[in-house]
Amino acid sequence: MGYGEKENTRSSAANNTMMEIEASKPAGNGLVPTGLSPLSETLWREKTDLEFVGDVSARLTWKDLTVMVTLSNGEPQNVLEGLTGYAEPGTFTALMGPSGSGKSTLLDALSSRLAANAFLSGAILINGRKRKLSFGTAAYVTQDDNLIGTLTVRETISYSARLRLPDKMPWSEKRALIESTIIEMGLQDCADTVIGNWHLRGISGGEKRRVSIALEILMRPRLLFLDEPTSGLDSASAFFVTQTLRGLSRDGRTVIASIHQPSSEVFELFDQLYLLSGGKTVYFGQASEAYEFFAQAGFPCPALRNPSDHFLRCINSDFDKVKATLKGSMKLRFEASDDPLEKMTTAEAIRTLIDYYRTSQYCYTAREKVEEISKVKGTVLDSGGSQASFLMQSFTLTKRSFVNMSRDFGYYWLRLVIYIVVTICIGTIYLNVGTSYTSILARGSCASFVFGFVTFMSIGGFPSFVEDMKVFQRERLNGHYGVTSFVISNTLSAMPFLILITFLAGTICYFMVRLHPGFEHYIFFVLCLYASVTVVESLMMAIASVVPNFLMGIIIGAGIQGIFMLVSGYFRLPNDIPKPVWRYPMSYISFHFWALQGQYQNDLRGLLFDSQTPGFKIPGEYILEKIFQIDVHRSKWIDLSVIFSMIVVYRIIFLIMIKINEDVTPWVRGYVARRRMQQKNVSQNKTVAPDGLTQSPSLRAYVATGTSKR
Ligand SMILES: Nc1ncnc2c1ncn2[C@@H]1O[C@H](COP(=O)(O)OP(=O)(O)OP(=O)(O)O)[C@@H](O)[C@H]1O
Repeated sequence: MGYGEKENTRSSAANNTMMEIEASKPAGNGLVPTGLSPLSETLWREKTDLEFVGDVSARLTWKDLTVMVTLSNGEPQNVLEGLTGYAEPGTFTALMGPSGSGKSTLLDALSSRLAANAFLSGAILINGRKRKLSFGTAAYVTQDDNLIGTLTVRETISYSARLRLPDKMPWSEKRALIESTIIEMGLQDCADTVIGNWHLRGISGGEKRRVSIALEILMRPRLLFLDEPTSGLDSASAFFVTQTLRGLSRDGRTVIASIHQPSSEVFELFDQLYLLSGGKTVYFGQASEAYEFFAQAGFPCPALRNPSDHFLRCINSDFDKVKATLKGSMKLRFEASDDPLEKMTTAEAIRTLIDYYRTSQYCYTAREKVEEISKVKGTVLDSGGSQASFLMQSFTLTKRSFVNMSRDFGYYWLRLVIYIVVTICIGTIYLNVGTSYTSILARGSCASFVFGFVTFMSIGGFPSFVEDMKVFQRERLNGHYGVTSFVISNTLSAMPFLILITFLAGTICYFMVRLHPGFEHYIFFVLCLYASVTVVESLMMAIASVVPNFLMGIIIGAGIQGIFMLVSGYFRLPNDIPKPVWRYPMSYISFHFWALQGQYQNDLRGLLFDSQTPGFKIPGEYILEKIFQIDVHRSKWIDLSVIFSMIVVYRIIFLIMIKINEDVTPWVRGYVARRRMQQKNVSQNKTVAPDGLTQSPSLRAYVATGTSKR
């Protein structure tokens, strides 16, 4: 399998874009990590499959870019309209605009992450070429900092380095790269502090942002997208982050970030400014010239006002609503002011600015520059995702997950305590259950409680697992590793904890209740408990892949287990369970059913119980067959192996669900959305192309006659 064909992420979005990745040759510009030995540098270049003969910089252009989304009622809506711009290596481009103006959508479009219901038209070129962008080629820092709370900053970056850097690169060199990244992001002071989670005080919000950025710049991506990297930071942290991004761009990278309400110091750090309002370009050009542009358009920035505040004030139509609300009380002030914005609505100001920009020298220059850059063609770049082997990825993920589980009190330790407490309670209630006539029912209910409720408690790990899934999704989208490595690592890392919990709890219960004596019976009981708890974990994992919300996940998981318990053969005897649906197939799908079948045999077979007739003993086999309606011809070990195979099945379901979510669902949703839009447009006598965009009238006949041809 070639480097580019690795199990790299392809998100929903990739299906909708026409993007191509590409790089031109020539001149090293900081994309190869600095400080590597000649061997490592050669390895790096070999593994990345790039021709580092020279320039590997990314020149990004977008021309007449339009993004249309279909809303839930089937209505199409333009989110971006005819945007044209470019981003060059060595520059830092800031996207600014009011909330909802389309900044994130533009970043998503450029990085091939558009939602499935979004359709893109126009041309996005990297180094003059079109091709589908696979994740990992460009790094994307999202708004949320999904990090593992129990790891320190240094550990977080180290694990990420091991997950992605080539196996053959010596550790000393990986460490040098990690340390240089820590220094680059100014994280030295908090390098050994934990990130922090709900019960662990960790680094600040600004530091978390910097860690998220550090993780993406570790591989020295040629293109770096950031969605609001400074949101929620104080002015000093925002300045630091922006300064760092500017520094990164100076290494030859192309950096594009959306920024909300920057301070004047931060604004001065931008090279290029892309101002958006309602999905349209208000201004694109050098940030330093925006002041002049607004003045020329008739909206000069008043003295003593922060220019970026002024620009956003001019293009935020929400001010119209604010003005309308305040109209009565603020009337005098509005009338007395010389500010043009007080004499017209913001909607009018936006229209004026957009029209002015379209006919201005700025727009003309931008279009000329886009044409010029687009003409320079380079070689096609492969994905820049992980360069580590599958084994290295699986090993590193297992280790990282194990460390996290061992440090997070809420993951397994809390459950261990609860399990011990609950099993001591069970042991006390069924203490030395014996072989009296009433113990028959007691043994049955004890097994039912252990395999019903005690395994049910495993659901408590779901919130921690949802957090893991968030980290997984972020890393997966950036091409850090594949789904299979994640599933293997999660299974292996959880194993020691589950063994510890179930063996401790099982041992307490077994010896206090004094279930069937004998080592084989003891081992079966704890193995059955282990298998059942692991099935619940695997089931919850499969649920998390479909329902990422932890409250919904817990409710669904609890509901499924409740149904499983009902058909386990305890609450209704197996032969009495209604045959269609509940007996076949539900009881056979329920792991509780197999656990009880196995444990009843394990506990009762070979024992003699008192009867109500003095001197007459009831053999365990009779009870199994006649009272509990157990199939005594099937070995209890077969029951156990069915539970173990359920673990494998649920893990495979998890893997398939993720693959479906990534590959099939977006395609289906996109297809359905396109169909709905086509139907809507046909009914309105308009024609829509397969990419969802209205085409020229000459094509109307095609759709009207039912053909899908463009
Ligand atoms: N997939 C989608 N489906 C429906 N509407 C969408 C979709 N993507 C974006 N939009 C809409 O497009 C508009 C622009 O959204 P976007 O998130 O790009 O804005 P933004 O400028 O990044 O906002 P903010 O600064 O608040 O994050 C919003 O009104 C949003 O609701």
